[in-house]
Amino acid sequence: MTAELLVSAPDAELIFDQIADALVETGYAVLPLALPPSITEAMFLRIASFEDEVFQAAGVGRAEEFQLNPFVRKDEIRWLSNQDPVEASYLAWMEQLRLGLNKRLFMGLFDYEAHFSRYCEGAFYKKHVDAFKGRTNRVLSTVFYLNPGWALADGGHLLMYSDEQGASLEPIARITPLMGSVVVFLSDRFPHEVTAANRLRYSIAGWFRVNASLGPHIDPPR
Ligand SMILES: O=C(O)CCC(=O)C(=O)O
Ligand SMILES: [Fe+2]
Repeated sequence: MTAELLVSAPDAELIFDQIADALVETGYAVLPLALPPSITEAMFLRIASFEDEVFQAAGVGRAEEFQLNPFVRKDEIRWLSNQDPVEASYLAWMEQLRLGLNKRLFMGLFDYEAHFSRYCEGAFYKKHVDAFKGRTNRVLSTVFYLNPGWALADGGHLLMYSDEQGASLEPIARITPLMGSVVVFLSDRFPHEVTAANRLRYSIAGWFRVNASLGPHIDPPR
C-alpha cells in the first residue's frame, strides 16, 4: 500500500449513506471525519491566514430583518466563494453531498451557501434555530470544524436540543468542535447554541436550500 492510499479520502458514497441514514433516523448526523484530509488541512490554513479585516461581525435575521446583536452572537464571519481554489474544493464536496442526499432522500436541495466563522476567546452564539418552519428556504444545516486538539476545557461546544424540549432541559447532543468533524441537521428542527469558547474557535456553517422562488419573484441569494 502506498503512502497516498493510507491518507486517501474516506469513501464519499459511504459517508453520504451514513449522513442520509442518520437524517432519516434522528434528523441529524455527527461524523468525526468526513472530508478528505487534504481539504480539511487546506481550509484550516486558509481561515488561519485571514487578517482580522477579512471578517465581519455576524448578524441575526436576513435581508431587511438583518441586525447585529452581540448579546445573541459574537462570532465573526466571511462568506465562502468559488473564486478561491481551496474554498471551491470545499464547496465542490458539499455539491457532491447535495447530489448524494437528493439521490437518497429526494430532498430537492437546490443550492448551498456557507461562511467561515471565527469565535474569538469568549465568543458564543446563543440558542437559536437556523430556520423557522415554512418561513425560509434553508432546510439542511452543516457545520464543519477546524480546530486541532480541542480539549473539553476549551468550551465552545455545539449543544443541540430537541424541538419538543423546554429551555431548561438537557441537550440531546454536545459536540466538540474538533478538526475534521461534520454536523448535518434539519435546519428547522433543532434549537442549538455555541457555548463560550475559551480559545480561538473556527468553524464553517453552511445551509442547503430549496428553491423557494414563486412565479416572477426570485428568492434573494442570501
Ligand atoms: O459553529 C457552530 O458550532 C454552529 C454555528 C451556528 O449555529 C450557526 O452559525 O448558525
Ligand atoms: Fe446555527
